Amino acid sequence: MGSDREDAGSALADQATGVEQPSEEMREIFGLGFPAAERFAQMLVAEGELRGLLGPRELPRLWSRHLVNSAAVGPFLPSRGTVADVGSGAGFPGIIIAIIRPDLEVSLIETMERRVAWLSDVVEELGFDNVTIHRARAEEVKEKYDAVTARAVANLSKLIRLTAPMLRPGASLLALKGAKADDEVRDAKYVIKKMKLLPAVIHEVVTAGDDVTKVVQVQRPRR
Ligand SMILES: C[S@@+](CC[C@H](N)C(=O)[O-])C[C@H]1O[C@@H](n2cnc3c(N)ncnc32)[C@H](O)[C@@H]1O
Repeated sequence: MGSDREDAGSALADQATGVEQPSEEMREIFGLGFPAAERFAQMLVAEGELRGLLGPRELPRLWSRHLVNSAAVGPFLPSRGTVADVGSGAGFPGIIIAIIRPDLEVSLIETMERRVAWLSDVVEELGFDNVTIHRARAEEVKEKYDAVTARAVANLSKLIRLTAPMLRPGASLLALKGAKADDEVRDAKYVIKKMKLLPAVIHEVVTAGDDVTKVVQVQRPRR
């Protein structure tokens, strides 16, 4: 991949391996959690492709597109309590939340056995004591949480149907979305109303450099 910048704000890719290296700004985003984030990135580089978690095209943008993008939910997480990440896959954003907010209890909800095995390996390697992994479909989960997160699992309407039963009063669904966020919010108006949730709010978060990530927040009223 050489040393080209993939996009504004991404760090330089390593000349020999083509793997994106974190910039100073990215290190600061993770703060004290940076060594854990770096170890997670190393695991993904070593095994991600082999275990069917990431395509080779993702390595030159591993930090900007995946680790830093996932950290964009940070400002909207509850001040304490429990968070469920639905469809964690390779660990986004659930593992990143566990790294940046070790004070929260994080549940990773993933249906695919092979991905559950990967998540278990990550949790063991990083020594988390605040993470529980559930091999389940979101629709089977009976528990309620203070927040539910998801990235690249389903369109917003479907995601709301899947996760609304998991939201305590006052809790929010935080969905990491790309350029289609506005369209998805418009399409989800009916389901939001039907499920008696508050209107969606789109937060535009500047992550690293000029990269902007959209976090869609859909909250259950407090009472
Ligand atoms: C495209 S991957 C995205 C993974 C990760 N969130 C990310 O952004 O890299 C979607 C993941 O959601 C899981 N998934 C899909 N539907 C699900 C459901 N109803 N309940 C739990 N997991 C689900 C899939 O097994 C897969 O691992």
